[in-house]
Amino acid sequence: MRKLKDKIFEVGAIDWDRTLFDELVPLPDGTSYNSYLILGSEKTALIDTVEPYKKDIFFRHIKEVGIDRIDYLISNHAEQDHSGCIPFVLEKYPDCKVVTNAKCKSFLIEHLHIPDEKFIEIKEGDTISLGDKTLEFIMTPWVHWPETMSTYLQEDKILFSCDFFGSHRATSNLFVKDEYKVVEDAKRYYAEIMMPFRSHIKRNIEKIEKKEIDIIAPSHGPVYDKPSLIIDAYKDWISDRVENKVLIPFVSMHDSTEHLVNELVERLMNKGIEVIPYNLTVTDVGEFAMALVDAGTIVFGSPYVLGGLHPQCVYAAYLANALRPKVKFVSMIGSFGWGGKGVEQLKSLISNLKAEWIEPVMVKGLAKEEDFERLDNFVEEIVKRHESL
Ligand SMILES: Cc1cc2nc3c(=O)[nH]c(=O)nc-3n(C[C@H](O)[C@H](O)[C@H](O)COP(=O)(O)O)c2cc1C
Repeated sequence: MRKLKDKIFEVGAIDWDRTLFDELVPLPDGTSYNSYLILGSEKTALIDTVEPYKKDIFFRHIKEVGIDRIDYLISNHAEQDHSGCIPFVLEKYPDCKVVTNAKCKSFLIEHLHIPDEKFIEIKEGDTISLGDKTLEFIMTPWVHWPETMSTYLQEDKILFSCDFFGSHRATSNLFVKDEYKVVEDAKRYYAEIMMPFRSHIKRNIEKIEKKEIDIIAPSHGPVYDKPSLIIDAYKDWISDRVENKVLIPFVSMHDSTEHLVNELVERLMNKGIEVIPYNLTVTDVGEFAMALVDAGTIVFGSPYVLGGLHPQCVYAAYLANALRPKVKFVSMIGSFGWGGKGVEQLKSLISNLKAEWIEPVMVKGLAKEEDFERLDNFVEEIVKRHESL
């Protein structure tokens, strides 16, 4: 159990060993499921819970606080890493009520089979009194799901923001210690699950900024005692600004595409453009997602395989399309033996991206002198377009 402030405790669980989230994103540094217990003069409230497989340590932490009742369980978000232990809390504390909005309530009924009579339904701006402490509910949809909300503890000026502003890291430090590291973690987290919802995030930030906030306590990763650190970082990520940076997610079976990629990397570097190649057979997709947050250009690299793109490139294109980064330019380079429809396939895979298309450089077999001339022109085109950034 970790003390956040007088009468406010973090009772969740640190997951030191978890290596994958959503069966999709690698967790190089583990994660935590934060749950907060607030002791008011009259009532006690718990904000969110933990992954069900962490229930023993969660209940141990609650016991360490030394309470004999929980009156309200605030559910900010129905996803199981936060809601999964609600049924166990209700079993242990039968008088406890689950406090949440109508949409989250319906999700919890569907996902966890929590009975209707266990809920107190609230809406935007409603409050619940714990005696000397007051909880106010702020709807913050799409950070992460449509039902997600934040809870503001008025007297202590703490925003319990759930996934909003969260980061994946297992650490015993309750508060941010290494600012650079936490912002990097949070950027990766934003990229993986929030990036497609930039306009919603903008509205949510405007909403929470109307409150005076001393502390932001998210449901994953460290607590911010300097809220501007993460709010300013989010404002930059959701802005239209992109960097003079080119990402090259690529795959190559017999090195012909890789040779072209290496030549492209050298040429872009010589022009002073930041460039990051991602060999898709070994790439951590979280790293790629994070770089998408502010990249100016993506150049996909793929050979033709069975008439189209290599499946690893299909995956990268699908992912980039789903994450909807604010990238401004997109293209492709690669090698082929006789012909195929890889370029057309790529175009159809990235239809969500509002990016200008740059004419690709596809070469037959291993690149020759005239192919490198085309590559030079390709680089000039990128340089020219990046001047407008
Ligand atoms: C399994 C397999 C399927 C292929 N299918 C095609 C194809 O449909 N069209 C084509 O033009 N080349 C095809 N090729 C040839 C490769 O695209 C060509 O050898 C290319 O130069 C490989 O580039 P890389 O060295 O970057 O992997 C295929 C090669 C392999 C191994």
